[in-house]
Amino acid sequence: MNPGTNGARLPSGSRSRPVSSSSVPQKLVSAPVARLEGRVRAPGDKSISHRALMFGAVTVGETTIEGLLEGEDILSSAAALRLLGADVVRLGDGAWRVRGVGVGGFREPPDVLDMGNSGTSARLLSGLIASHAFTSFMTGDASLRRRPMLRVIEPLSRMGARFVSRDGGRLPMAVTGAPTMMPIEYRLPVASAQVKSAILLAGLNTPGETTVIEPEPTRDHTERMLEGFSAAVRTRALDDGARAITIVGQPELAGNRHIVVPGDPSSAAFAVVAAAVRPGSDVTVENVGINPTRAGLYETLREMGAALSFENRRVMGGETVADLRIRGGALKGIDVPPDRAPSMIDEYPVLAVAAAVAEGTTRMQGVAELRAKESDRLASVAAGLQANGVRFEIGADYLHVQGGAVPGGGLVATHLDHRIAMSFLVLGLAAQSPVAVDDGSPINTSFPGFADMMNDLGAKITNA
Ligand SMILES: O=C(O)C1=C[C@@H](OP(=O)(O)O)[C@@H](O)[C@H](O)C1
Ligand SMILES: C=C(OP(=O)(O)O)C(=O)O
Repeated sequence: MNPGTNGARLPSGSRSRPVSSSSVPQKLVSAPVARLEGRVRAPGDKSISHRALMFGAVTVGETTIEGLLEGEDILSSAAALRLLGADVVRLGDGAWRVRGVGVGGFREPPDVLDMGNSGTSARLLSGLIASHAFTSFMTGDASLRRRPMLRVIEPLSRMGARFVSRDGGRLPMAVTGAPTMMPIEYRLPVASAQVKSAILLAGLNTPGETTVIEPEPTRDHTERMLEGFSAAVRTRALDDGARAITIVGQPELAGNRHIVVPGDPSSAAFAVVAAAVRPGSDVTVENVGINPTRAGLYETLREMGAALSFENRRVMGGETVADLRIRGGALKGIDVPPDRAPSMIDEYPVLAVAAAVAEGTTRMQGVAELRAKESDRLASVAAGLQANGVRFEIGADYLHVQGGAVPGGGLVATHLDHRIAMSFLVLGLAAQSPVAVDDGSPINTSFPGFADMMNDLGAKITNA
């Protein structure tokens, strides 16, 4: 059986998808290889794909999308938007069409909104439905049901929506929207593009101006794409270095847009790190988004000594993309500045793999937010390093990894976390003995075809 395609489910027509918790665990193993070589294309950007579907759904008219990521997280958003009344149709490979209902036009969903494994779906959709005067019920898989929702419940409640959740603000929860929302000015207590986006999306259907202040810049795809739909969004720098993003509530978004989704830098990261840690490798990942709010890993790898170049830079649908060429060689450990975290928040697990192979110690600081992802990523990474003979030191908000020769040979628990699965499969190709992961099925949430792509480059990832 081919591990890259097994388990990837594509939607047909308007059927809603089965819950992802029914996925069958799939043990995978990655064997050491000498070098990687070739040109590949990263799958569509997950953040941009969610937004393309959601913003298309609140537009009057037709949005067409090219290069949409067809991972399970995006299918969760698509299924929820259908339940809310949007017409979301897959036309072909990565080509989708959304006929929207207009701002404020959702209907009461006839079933529970199952967000599967996807925090982005849960939080952004909470913002979108908060301004609709009906009650929705939202849940997710065992991983998502552990993740914090108070961070959106709190600001959206201030705007007028009501929530009933499990203890500590966990899913499942019921959301009752307010027919007329109140605009707020809200300073983000954690650097989170999901929270920022939830508030801005609620603000879209709120009279007046809603402002989010972010102390550190987070990914700005929401702002860019809303502007592409002619929404009135302003960003200004504040004296203390923070930035304020203001949206003006409005009755309609301009329709009939065509969105081209660039490749996902967070997915490209796996091939890039894999090549970086195998001397003699020469890999190009084409068509990768290099928006500066996403590119922190690439800056970090360069500081570690990686031979990485951005070729053929161009602008695609408001986002800069490039072909990333990486040649393998020696890496050295560095201190990763904490203020870089938002621009590489999903890349720390695979950075830890590069750090395990590099010479010296890599210190990742100010990364407590990793504990709120699909798994507690600091703990999951630490356990995976431990199982494979890599030395490290862990604290509440830091991880220091001691690099060198990696014994490997371990079995890593992925805890329903796609990035833990993919990162440790990358470690296997640079270790002395194969590395196994107990369950690779979550990879389908963000990167169906991961194993095929890696194997095309020379990796040896197989079913165990
Ligand atoms: O807005 C987005 O699309 C995302 C924001 C980040 O989450 P946070 O906002 O919780 O940091 C990131 O980890 C996630 O993969 C996608
Ligand atoms: C954290 C992630 O996604 P989400 O929050 O959407 O589940 C991720 O993809 O690493």
